[in-house]
Amino acid sequence: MRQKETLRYDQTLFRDREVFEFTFVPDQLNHRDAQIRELALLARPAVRGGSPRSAILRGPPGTGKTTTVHRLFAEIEEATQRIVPVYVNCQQHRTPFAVFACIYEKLVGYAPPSAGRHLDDVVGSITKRLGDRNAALLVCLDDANYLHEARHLNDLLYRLLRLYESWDVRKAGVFAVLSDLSLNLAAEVDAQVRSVFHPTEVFFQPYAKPEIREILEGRIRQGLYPNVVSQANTALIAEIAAQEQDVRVGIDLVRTAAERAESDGRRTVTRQDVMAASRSVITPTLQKRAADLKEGERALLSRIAEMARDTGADMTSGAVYEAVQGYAVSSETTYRTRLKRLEEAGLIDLPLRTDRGRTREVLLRFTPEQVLAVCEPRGKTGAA
Ligand SMILES: Nc1ncnc2c1ncn2[C@@H]1O[C@H](COP(=O)(O)OP(=O)(O)OP(=O)(O)O)[C@@H](O)[C@H]1O
Repeated sequence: MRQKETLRYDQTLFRDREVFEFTFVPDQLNHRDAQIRELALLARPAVRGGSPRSAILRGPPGTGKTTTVHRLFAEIEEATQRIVPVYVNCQQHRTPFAVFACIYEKLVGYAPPSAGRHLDDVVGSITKRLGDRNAALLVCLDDANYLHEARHLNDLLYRLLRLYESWDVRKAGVFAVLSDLSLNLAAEVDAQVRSVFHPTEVFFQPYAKPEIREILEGRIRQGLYPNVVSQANTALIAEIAAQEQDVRVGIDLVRTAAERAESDGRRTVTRQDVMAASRSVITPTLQKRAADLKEGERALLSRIAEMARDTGADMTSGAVYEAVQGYAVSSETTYRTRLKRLEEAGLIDLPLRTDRGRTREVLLRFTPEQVLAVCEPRGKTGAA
């Protein structure tokens, strides 16, 4: 037994890789109690023979919307037969037929034959089974904006929410998940749908840094062997993810950094693993951050990227200053201000080098090539 454990540990840093898959639903879903409670209250009338109410779950990416629904649906399935919860990923299922096929599959156990099958037949089979079971339907439309963009949302909601009118079954409820903060679904649908679609808005705020750290610690405990990621590196990952306002970024970073250490045959994740992972994981963010920079700041960033690309070595802030003097900055004060600004924008890291007094290193959070691609060097135009 002992030998087997040692062998496993030698082969991999991962105790359980699934813990890093996005379909993984943690037992401990911390910080989302209020949302789960609110959604459970909306579903509850169906347990007593009424109709589940609808909701719009809204929040930026990586705020736990999907996971919260999965957790609630698992609890509903355990607790009652009177609600049939069905999760549908609308990025994959963008038509009413595709969505109803998911519902059919959940109820029947296999997908409906698509060839030659009319949507009304599928809906008919679904309502018959719901009627036989005397159960209500609760459908989660994750990423519902895809249905909206494909102009199918209205038709789908109409069929789902007015099921009860043409068939002798209880009503259905819809939980529509949206990461688009501005899309007003309730206003986009036709009057016929609006009269039956009164969703409660349930908000998911981005996690704060301590919350992200706690979630990451839980994930690391479950997915990796002990001591693979130090507390300091967990804190660094939490910090990067908090800047992204997306816990998923943190989870991806842990996995990517551990895979990097593993492929090098090491047993622990280093700070360099984290930084390398951070460079490979995030790019749309880089674009957005670079776009927000002022001209002079972008010129400095671009020069730092050129140096990193050309030297490939660690750079101190003093060495960078020497290289940019009179080029991207006119004075040391301007240089320090811009460097700080690049750090605040999450583009560089300025760790203190303990072996060299108060010297700071300048580390890019992205690859030099990525940075140069979005910065386009502008010569001396950035000089102060
Ligand atoms: N409170 C939490 N506890 C543990 N893990 C969490 C928590 N919240 C989110 N996660 C994890 O973070 C990742 C992203 O969460 P999720 O997919 O639920 O976010 P989302 O808001 O639906 O994002 P998107 O809008 O991009 O689909 C998942 O791996 C999920 O398991």
